[in-house]
Amino acid sequence: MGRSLTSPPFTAALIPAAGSGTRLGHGPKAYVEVGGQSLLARSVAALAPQVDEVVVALPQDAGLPAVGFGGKVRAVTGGPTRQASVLALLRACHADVVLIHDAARPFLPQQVLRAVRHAAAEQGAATAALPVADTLVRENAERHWGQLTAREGLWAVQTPQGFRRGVLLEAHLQAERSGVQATDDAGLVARLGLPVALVPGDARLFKITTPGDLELARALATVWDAEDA
Ligand SMILES: Nc1ccn([C@@H]2O[C@H](COP(=O)(O)OP(=O)(O)OP(=O)(O)O)[C@@H](O)[C@H]2O)c(=O)n1
Ligand SMILES: C[C@](O)(CO)[C@H](O)COP(=O)(O)O
Repeated sequence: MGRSLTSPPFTAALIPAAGSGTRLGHGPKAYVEVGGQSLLARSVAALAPQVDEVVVALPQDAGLPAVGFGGKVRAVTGGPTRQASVLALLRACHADVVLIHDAARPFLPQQVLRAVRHAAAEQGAATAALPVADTLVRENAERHWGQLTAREGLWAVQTPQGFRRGVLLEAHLQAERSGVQATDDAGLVARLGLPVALVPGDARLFKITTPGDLELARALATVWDAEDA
């Protein structure tokens, strides 16, 4: 049976997990374990119950590790950049709404996920983000203090990011045609002149990038898993 006009939009979670984890130095990050579970398994566990399907972009020749959720989760091969991996994911799915979430952000609070999903379905594009709390300065040629940057109105962008699939695919295809590389998907959509809603994220949604982040994640996992239980 097809979906009726009143059915909720078919929603897919797309997880770019094809990075090599160079800055962390433990091999592909998605497979690194925190509190006995891989980063990928934690992201899948947060997303899978809330969506119709989960598609994961993995490094070439890599197998999908045990992440649970049976036939709801499938894998595609990612590309040489995060942007290429997300485009591969978009081409492999036909959902109405897509939620893009980095495997490298394993602690995803459910209320952030719900808020991004809602804003994306209503407004076409939305991202989790946190207002910047630190003083910001641009370095000078000697990598010393250069120019102070006002932090008012600045947000640090996180994932999940939610979009109508057609909007995000168009943004990626235009970027590909123009040779544009962006650090995230919301930036590509904003480049088309479309509005992107900023949804309050969460400090626990930090991206595991460096060995220090991994240490923090291992400490947080104990508290997170106890609350989840
Ligand atoms: N070619 C790539 C590069 C990155 N990613 C994914 O994009 C997310 C954010 O990327 P990042 O934290 O930079 O991961 P890595 O590219 O693995 O890290 P590094 O730059 O240190 O190698 C991660 O979930 C990563 O797996 C991806 O799917 N494909
Ligand atoms: C998508 C992202 O996580 C939003 O902050 C970020 O831009 C990814 O950057 P990376 O250099 O690929 O880790």
